[in-house]
Amino acid sequence: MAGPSTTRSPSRERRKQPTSCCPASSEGWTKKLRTGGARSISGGPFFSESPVKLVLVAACALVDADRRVLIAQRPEGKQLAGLWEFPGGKVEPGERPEETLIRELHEELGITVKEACLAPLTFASHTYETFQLLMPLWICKRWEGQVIQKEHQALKWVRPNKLRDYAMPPADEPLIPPLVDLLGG
Ligand SMILES: Nc1nc2c([nH]c(=O)n2[C@@H]2O[C@H](COP(=O)(O)OP(=O)(O)OP(=O)(O)O)[C@@H](O)[C@H]2O)c(=O)[nH]1
Repeated sequence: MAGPSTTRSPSRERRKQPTSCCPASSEGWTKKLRTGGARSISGGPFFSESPVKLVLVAACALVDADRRVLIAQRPEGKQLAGLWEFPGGKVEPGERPEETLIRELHEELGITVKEACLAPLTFASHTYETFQLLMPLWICKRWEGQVIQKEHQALKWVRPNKLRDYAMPPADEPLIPPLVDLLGG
């Protein structure tokens, strides 16, 4: 009878390989998932050791006829106040992210957006002190109504290659190159 094999199965070997070509910023997240580390989505169980809250935020780059992108300055009294962000907000229980975005764009800017006019572009995944942010970013070039400032301190239309002139939350930095690629400088 053959004894227990001392050679590892190929699939086990494969699991042990470090993921190559991972950008540094995603390595911590990948490693936690590989080692069964900690995550909880909206309070629900996922991998259960020392849960880190995962916050899902839907955000949008509205693009005007001059290929400028709308950024909005976070209100006083809120976390990261004064920084410039893409309009959007947290996905509420029972909402699809696209529904969140349509609701937030109406609440924050007074515009009406059809879901068919939202095109997914990229996403941000960033570890803040108290939560992990996961933020898909959509592009929108068509909407109804005039953009008005309802909840933010200020609004600005900015060329994508000028976005770095504005202080944005750290999560937003990786969103800039895809916007420059898509819209030009
Ligand atoms: N909308 C938006 N939120 C962003 C961006 N970047 C980024 O880190 N965030 C973070 O994602 C969260 C957005 O949720 P929110 O707009 O509903 O948050 P808030 O602070 O107004 O919370 P509240 O509505 O519970 O008072 C915040 O923690 C915010 O700092 C961004 O570009 N747009």
